[in-house]
Amino acid sequence: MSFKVLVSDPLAAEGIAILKEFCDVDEKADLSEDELVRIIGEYDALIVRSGTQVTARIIQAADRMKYIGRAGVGVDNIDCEAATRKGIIVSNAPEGNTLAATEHTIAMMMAMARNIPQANASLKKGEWKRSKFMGNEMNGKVLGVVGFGRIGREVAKRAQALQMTVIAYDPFIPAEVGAAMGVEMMSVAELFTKADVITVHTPLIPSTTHLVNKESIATMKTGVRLINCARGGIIDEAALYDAIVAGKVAGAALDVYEVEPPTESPLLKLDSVIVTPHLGASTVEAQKNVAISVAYQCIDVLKGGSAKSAVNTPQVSADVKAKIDPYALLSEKMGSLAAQIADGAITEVEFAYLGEIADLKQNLKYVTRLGIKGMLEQVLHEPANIVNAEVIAQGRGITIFEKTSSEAGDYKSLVTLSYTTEKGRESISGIVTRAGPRIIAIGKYATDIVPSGFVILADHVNRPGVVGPVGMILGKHNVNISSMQVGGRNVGSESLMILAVDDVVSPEVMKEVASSDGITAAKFVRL
Ligand SMILES: NC(=O)c1ccc[n+]([C@@H]2O[C@H](COP(=O)([O-])OP(=O)(O)OC[C@H]3O[C@@H](n4cnc5c(N)ncnc54)[C@H](O)[C@@H]3O)[C@@H](O)[C@H]2O)c1
Ligand SMILES: O=C(O)[C@H](O)COP(=O)(O)O
Repeated sequence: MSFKVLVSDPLAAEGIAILKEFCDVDEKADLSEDELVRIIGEYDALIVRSGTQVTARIIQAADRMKYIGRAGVGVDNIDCEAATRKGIIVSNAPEGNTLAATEHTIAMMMAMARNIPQANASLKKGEWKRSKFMGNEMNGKVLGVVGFGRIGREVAKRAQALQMTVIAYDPFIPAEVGAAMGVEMMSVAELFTKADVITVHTPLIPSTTHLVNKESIATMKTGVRLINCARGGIIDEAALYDAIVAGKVAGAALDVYEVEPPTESPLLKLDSVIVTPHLGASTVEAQKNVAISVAYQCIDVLKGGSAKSAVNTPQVSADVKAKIDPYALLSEKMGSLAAQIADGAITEVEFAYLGEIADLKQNLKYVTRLGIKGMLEQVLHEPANIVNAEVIAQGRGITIFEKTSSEAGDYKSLVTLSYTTEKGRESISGIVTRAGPRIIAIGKYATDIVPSGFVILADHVNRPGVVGPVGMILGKHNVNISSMQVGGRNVGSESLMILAVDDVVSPEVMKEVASSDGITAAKFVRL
């Protein structure tokens, strides 16, 4: 069966061509939410730009969907939480349109400074009003950049080439990054008081919504100019309108709006406001870049892989992928084992990464997520995957902890998964050897289990005559034992028998094993 992809906003032909080599592609723009809800169930992937609102309703109906691709940066038109709950990977193309948006910002700044749109319209009307369109030079002016990410930094470089002094605010970027570029980083309050022109380049998130508002505009220089080529809503449009009418703000250059299209906005009626219809990313080059990027990511996901710019799965840096993959497998198997041997519902899980593995830091989130996935797969009907495992676990009241330490005792690296049920806390430990992952401890017992295939774990009293009858029972039922370990220290002590078997063992046979003399509990697990 071939995969079906819906492209619901205009996507560059280069991206469509790549998709068509691997899937059936339908290009259908301007669909309503109802239309999308009706047809979305047929598709394995959806590719959008900012035009399609991918709502929870649409996602809910997307039963085959594995991937939603955003051919651009902002994923605010996609209900990522709903996609995550449904296990759908969402990714974007974060770098493809950086320069397009940067150049648009500089173009808007210069156009605003020299009244180019207004002068253009006037001359085309047959007027010749040279004195009406007196402008300002940007040379020597102070540009305040709010949000010093990809676009903010590129804007800064170009403004410096125009001989502007650039200052910036970004709470997540160290001051040294700015200093290395000759940009002074400061608080947003200070930036607002110092800048002649302010340009915003943040995502629209709670901390940036109406970051530029009535109160902050009041602290700015009279005659300040504002630019928004990022997201509508970072600047409070009502406050901007009032401040322009009051003469506090000299002008604004807007590419994005609180409501798009902004046909009802009074800002469109003001001469000193210049506008474009969300064109920041609209260059041939940028559209080609983002289309190619999401097309390849889409194919990677449909082939069962991951998306390199996924926004709702933990990211693993390319340089550690080969190292981390065996630990991810180990974690998945340990999670699966924990769910199969736990007595009662698991309420808490802790993943402890000890020794060298602890150095992999944020990459470990991926290992943890797979551990949770392994655990949930044993108890859920709905599919758990790398995307939704954590939210499903949280929804089931499972608290997840991660711990790292450089100390791993006799091992270079050791992973311990501890889980809590109403009966108490138990743990499973594993390592990665040259031959692959091994489970080296279950609770108090030392083990050496290759985590794959079928295993019987039988708690028993370590005394003569216990192991043999278990072998007899399995033999009687045609179950072949491929390997066996018994972990117990002294005669008469509690011990764990680990039997790797070639086939699934039925519950009836397991009951027989469990009631065999000396066996106190027995579980069949699939790893
Ligand atoms: N107009 C367009 O067509 C167009 C095109 C591309 C991107 N964009 C938008 O431009 C914006 C920037 O894109 P980017 O690629 O540079 O993103 P980015 O993630 O590289 O940069 C965003 C920066 O904002 C910073 N930030 C987050 N919260 C902040 C806060 N409260 N105060 C100050 N800074 C904060 C982050 O630390 C980050 O450095 C996004 O909103 C994106 O959607 C618009
Ligand atoms: O976030 C983005 O990438 C921009 O807003 C561009 O949006 P577009 O792809 O719809 O032009």
